[in-house]
Amino acid sequence: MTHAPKTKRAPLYTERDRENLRWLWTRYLRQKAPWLLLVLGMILVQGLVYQQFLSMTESGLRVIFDSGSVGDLVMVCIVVFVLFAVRGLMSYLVPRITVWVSNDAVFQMRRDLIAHMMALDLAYFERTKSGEIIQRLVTQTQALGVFVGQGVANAVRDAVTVIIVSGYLIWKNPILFSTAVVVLPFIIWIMNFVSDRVKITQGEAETAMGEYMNGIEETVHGMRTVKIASQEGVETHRLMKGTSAIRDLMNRVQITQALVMPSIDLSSAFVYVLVIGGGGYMVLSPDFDMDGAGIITFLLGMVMVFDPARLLAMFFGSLQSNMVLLDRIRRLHDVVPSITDKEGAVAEFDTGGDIVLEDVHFAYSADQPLFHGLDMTFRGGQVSAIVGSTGSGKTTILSLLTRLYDTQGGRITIGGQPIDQLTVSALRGAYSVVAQDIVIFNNSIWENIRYVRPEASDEEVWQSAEDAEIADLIRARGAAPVGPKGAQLSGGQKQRIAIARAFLTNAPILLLDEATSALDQATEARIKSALDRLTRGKTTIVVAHRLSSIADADRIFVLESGQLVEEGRHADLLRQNRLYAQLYQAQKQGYDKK
Ligand SMILES: Nc1ncnc2c1ncn2[C@@H]1O[C@H](COP(=O)(O)OP(=O)(O)OP(=O)(O)O)[C@@H](O)[C@H]1O
Repeated sequence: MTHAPKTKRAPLYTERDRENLRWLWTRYLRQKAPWLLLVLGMILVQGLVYQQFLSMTESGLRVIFDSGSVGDLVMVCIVVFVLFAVRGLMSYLVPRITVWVSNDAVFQMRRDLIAHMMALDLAYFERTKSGEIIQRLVTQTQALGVFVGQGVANAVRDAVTVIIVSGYLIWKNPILFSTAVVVLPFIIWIMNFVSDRVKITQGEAETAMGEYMNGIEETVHGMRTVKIASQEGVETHRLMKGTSAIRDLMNRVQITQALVMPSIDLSSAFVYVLVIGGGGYMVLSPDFDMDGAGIITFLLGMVMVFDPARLLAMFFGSLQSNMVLLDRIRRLHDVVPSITDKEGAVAEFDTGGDIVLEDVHFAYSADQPLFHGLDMTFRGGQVSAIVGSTGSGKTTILSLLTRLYDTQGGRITIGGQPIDQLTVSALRGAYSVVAQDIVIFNNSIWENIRYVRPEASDEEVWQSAEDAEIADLIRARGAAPVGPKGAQLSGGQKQRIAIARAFLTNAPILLLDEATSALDQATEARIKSALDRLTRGKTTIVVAHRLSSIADADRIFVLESGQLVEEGRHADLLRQNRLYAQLYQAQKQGYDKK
């Protein structure tokens, strides 16, 4: 069980909380202000009904005690009934409106978060756990919506009841009422104590929940590895640890919140005793203008105040939890994407021009620089290959070309135009990419291919499938979905879907990152001739480990730890007898032995 350090304190209502509330109001609620005003009006009516009820009760009691007129008594009963019927109607209409307002706010909040998430840099997703993102988009927005729609509306109703009924009681008997106020400092102290604790623990609970969700995602996604490595026990333990941490934290939140009720019950008992004792004395004493009907009504009023006051106190406890949720949601909103269209970015450029890296600097993290002054030129319309040992930076070059990351120094140009002065969509639209990590959706193979160009005709999709040698599989499987993340397909089949997508996109620049690594040699040879057709007249950059597959490239670049160590044609590089020649010989021997 994790305990918050004793010194840690979360200040109540920080500047940030105020800003968050302002943000929530201006973005999602202000447009519904007329409806909220209507709700407020109805809540005021509800409060006034209570006040009128007290007043009518006092009159009714006097009728019984004093005049004894049955007719008057019936009249009082009818008015009381009508009053509560009005309150009942309001109790139906208020949640109808507030639930509609809050569900709409949740919808808009999710819509904004989804749009914002799409604009974020790839780097954000590589450092943020997916569980955290899911939590913000699913549970936190929902909980916040319920809080706004029901919690706040009920709290306003309770506050109005407390104010109106207390006002009435003060007007009736200020001395007696002031006895009730004696307990107020104690209640405020308890609420502060509880809110403070809840805020800290709720923050920890949300983090633990995010980690737990992430753990589930990782385990489910990696079930193949889990089973083969017989790690079910380890994974079970990991998830159980996550869920027991949540249990402990939620226990702490709820145990702390549970302090509220008994404290208020005790305070109310104290107040009732004071009111009965003090009020009774006032009735008995000739010095005060107080009768039996007055004291009974006063007690009734106190009962009517205490229940909403108690709920109001509970509300302040949950307010702190919801401040934490609001802050988490807002923080996702505050992440600023860096890879966006610059002002004046253009969409037109010479897609067939040379692609040039000039003095490029780049590091994924400050302590591990990868490129420091890399210069390369990929000739337009030619096939270039990048080779080098694993981790030398080959894939990173493709990521920089497509602006999945931005360079931290130097520049990259296509046809003389710096890529950061192009619109991101125009730049990315110029590439067909077959990447290492192929994303397959749980849909038919056909739909998976069409994903990259939904407007493509059926003939075009079939042609791409034929070119990538996957048409037979489409015919065999029909419209059957391929399982989550393409779980029902082999590595080679997934790769052929990716290649078919590249055929279908048919963009002017082709980036192939280990595009045929998962294929057997016969299939690779068949696809190679189709790929050759595809690359004709296009600028093609191939990343390959299997050097035999790029031997006929127009230019080969050899990378070593982020540095360009050799470049030239296959035959020239072999003649130079340096790193490339060594790698090639090593691979050749490996194949010859097989
Ligand atoms: N998203 C990332 N965040 C942090 N570091 C990364 C990230 N992607 C790659 N790296 C690191 O950057 C270096 C270059 O990686 P890159 O994927 O470009 O190599 P590669 O030459 O394509 O390797 P391989 O042949 O194994 O695919 C490696 O040291 C890798 O660990």
